[in-house]
Amino acid sequence: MSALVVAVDGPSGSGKSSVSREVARRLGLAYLDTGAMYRAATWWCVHTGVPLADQDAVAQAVRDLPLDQGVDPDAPHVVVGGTDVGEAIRTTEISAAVSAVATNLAVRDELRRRQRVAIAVEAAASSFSEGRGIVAEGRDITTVVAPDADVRILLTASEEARLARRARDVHGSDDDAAVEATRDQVLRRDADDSTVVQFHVAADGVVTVDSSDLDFEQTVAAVLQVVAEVSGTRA
Ligand SMILES: Nc1ncnc2c1ncn2[C@@H]1O[C@H](COP(=O)(O)OP(=O)(O)O)[C@@H](O)[C@H]1O
Ligand SMILES: Nc1ccn([C@H]2C[C@H](O)[C@@H](COP(=O)(O)OP(=O)(O)O)O2)c(=O)n1
Repeated sequence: MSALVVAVDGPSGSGKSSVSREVARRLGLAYLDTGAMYRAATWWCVHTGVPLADQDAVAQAVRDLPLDQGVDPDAPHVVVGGTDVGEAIRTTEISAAVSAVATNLAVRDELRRRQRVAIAVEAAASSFSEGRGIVAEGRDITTVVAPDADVRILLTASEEARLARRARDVHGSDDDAAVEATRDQVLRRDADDSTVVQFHVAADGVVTVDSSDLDFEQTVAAVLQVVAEVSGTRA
């Protein structure tokens, strides 16, 4: 059987990362978190003192980014210049800054190039465990990075559900104060990111899974069902 490439896009808090990782695990596929790449690039610029407003300097720093990212869904490590940044890239500081880097078009060119390489390696069925393919998730995987993926899914959820999930993640609560404190991280960032890439509406051939009224397990099951239906019909 040839390798399977599954592309998943969606807004912040839709469940892309957690659901894609679990789907990869269950199918024995590799897992690529492209958001982690934009976060790692942002961390590197902050860490090395590159001003985020200086587009050319940021682009150059990202072209030289010494990034080592794992694709094992059980241990998806992110290492930059020898430092494990798995936790550092999830801080509020990086979440607040990442759109400035992700909206830099030269940065997108470089990271998309690296993403295509990572996907091609797995699609060639040459490396990860059983070597059967990859689930790659982000904002532009279904449309720009891997428009030819076997399965393309847009994972959505209502604003309310996304804010509550992120509030529980970051503040351990989804009361009003926690939701308010999360608003910038979710809605302002999505608005900024939407200026360079479209991830709110499914492109032609992309299947929408709305997780607003589904729990985590149900969402994983819904995505697995789409994968089975669509990949079952591929040539
Ligand atoms: N369908 C769901 N129902 C409830 N919580 C969910 C669901 N999907 C994901 N989550 C939780 O919501 C949070 C955000 O999910 P995450 O995968 O980080 O989203 P994204 O990558 O789209 O920003 C995580 O704590 C995750 O466990
Ligand atoms: N393919 C991608 C993936 C992420 N990004 C941007 C958009 C986000 O603001 C950051 C971080 O993405 P990430 O998926 O980690 O963000 P969330 O966890 O969904 O809030 O990177 C992008 O522009 N293109």
